[in-house]
Amino acid sequence: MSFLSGIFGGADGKPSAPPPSSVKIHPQVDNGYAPAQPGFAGGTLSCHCKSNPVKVRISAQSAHNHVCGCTKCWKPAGAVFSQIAVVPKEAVSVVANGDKLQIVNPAAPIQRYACKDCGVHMYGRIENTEHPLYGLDFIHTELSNEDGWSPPEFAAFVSSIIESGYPPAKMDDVRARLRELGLEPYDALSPPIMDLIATHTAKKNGVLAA
Ligand SMILES: N[C@@H](CCC(=O)N[C@@H](CSCO)C(=O)NCC(=O)O)C(=O)O
Ligand SMILES: [Zn+2]
Ligand SMILES: [Zn+2]
Repeated sequence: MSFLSGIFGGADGKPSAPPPSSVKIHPQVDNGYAPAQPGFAGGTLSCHCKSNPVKVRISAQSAHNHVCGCTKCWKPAGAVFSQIAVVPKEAVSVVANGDKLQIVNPAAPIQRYACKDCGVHMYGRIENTEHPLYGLDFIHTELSNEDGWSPPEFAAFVSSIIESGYPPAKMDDVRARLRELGLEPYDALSPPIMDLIATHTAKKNGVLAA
């Protein structure tokens, strides 16, 4: 993907890179990121294997793209955050070397299908039909060569990077850098997604307000 930023406008109106920083988040956002391309309708994700890569075709634009600090989502080597988005599960199909996929943790709410050889997570699926996000698969758009995916919109589970060994004393710097990159930091998912989840629970419990 190119790194022309949707949020950093130069004096001449052309996109420019964000100010450099020693705080690294993820290679797809550290130098800015491109806006979504209108009409973009998906692409093909490939794992990192040099031979016989797993390929997954996504036939939809991504939604709710975000960087995630949790310990469960796949991160490229050296990255502090993952970058992850959702698409309808019907838009996901394994098109090559699917025999190399295995579920990382069958007990987790999101069953992440990873390549046995390189460890890259190709998609995460929710099988529990009662789960608030059932029907959505989790994908890493950076695994595609196509430009046009929806850009990251926020940072989720920021405090969780401490669980992976990030120094707690540097969290103010991380949150400041995320804001500088236009990625509002949250310690759960974004407010609209948290509202969606709570609405689902209220409905299930019969207490949803009109
Ligand atoms: N502190 C924990 C948080 C893990 C967590 O709850 N992750 C979320 C978001 S992943 C996509 O943004 C989640 O829904 N997890 C469900 C699952 O992983 O199956 C940690 O860091 O581990
Ligand atoms: Zn692989
Ligand atoms: Zn996560």
